[in-house]
Amino acid sequence: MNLTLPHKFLQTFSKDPITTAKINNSEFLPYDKFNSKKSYPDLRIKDFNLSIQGHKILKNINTTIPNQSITCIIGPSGCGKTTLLKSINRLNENLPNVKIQGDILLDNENIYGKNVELTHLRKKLGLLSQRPTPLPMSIYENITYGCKIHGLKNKKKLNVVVEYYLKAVGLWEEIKDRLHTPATRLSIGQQQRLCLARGLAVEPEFILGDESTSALDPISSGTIEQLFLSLKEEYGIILVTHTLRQAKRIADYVIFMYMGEIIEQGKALEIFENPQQELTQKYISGAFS
Ligand SMILES: Nc1ncnc2c1ncn2[C@@H]1O[C@H](COP(=O)(O)OP(=O)(O)OP(=O)(O)O)[C@@H](O)[C@H]1O
Repeated sequence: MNLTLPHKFLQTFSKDPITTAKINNSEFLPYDKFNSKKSYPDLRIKDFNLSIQGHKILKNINTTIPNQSITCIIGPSGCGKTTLLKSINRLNENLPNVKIQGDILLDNENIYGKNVELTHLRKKLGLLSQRPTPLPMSIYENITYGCKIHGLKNKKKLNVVVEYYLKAVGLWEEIKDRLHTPATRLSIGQQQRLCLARGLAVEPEFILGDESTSALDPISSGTIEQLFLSLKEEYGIILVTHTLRQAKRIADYVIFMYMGEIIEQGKALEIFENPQQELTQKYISGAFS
């Protein structure tokens, strides 16, 4: 049975005839959703505040982050970039004396809603940390771990998923002969690409990157940047970055933060070339960092 591939992503990465044939064959389809139209929900943050021990860390954050684009969160050290990113993945709520107010909406559902299951939420919002965090298991198991949690058990389908996403991050040719060796034996750059593949394998809506290239050598960092540029066809990408040059290279949208507040946000070209706020102008011109 021939199926029309709904995702540009699939079309982009399924150039290999064997993979394409496998994916076009329903027996091998990793997920039912490969056979349905993918939606691209925006992420909306409304009146969001976070304080720790009475200390206001995020103040009245309001923004809409579009899907199918790269949004970079920039600002000086300590301004709340990482706290905001972690809030999107509900990673702050168990900190001692934390108080959170406001809504973060994905698919019109408040991710802080009472009935939201964290496993389900984190499937939609994949986090790529600063340093690669491979699980202490094989390369193959790193990719299949999340899929199994989300109910994919069929070995043939898992094989397709592993090959497919390792190809998507450009790792397949490098490591296809050692899929069952420990992931920790990969180079740091390879580990980061593996972690990206692991996140993609559960088909998130957004990829959240916290300085995801800062621990990498320039070549690996460039590879990850290129991947983000390809992946934005199919995912929303939100990146915290210290590197203005990186934001200029890849951002479609920019959020500039200072002392827990959003000072200015908008299209990257406009923010970089014609910032409206004095603080933004100073930060972008390098007057402070
Ligand atoms: N667990 C915590 N307990 C207390 N204060 C915290 C905690 N986590 C973050 N903060 C404080 O919140 C503020 C924002 O920190 P955050 O890490 O979000 O900033 P950032 O902009 O990502 O900084 P950097 O660029 O240096 O990584 C800082 O003043 C930090 O000290």
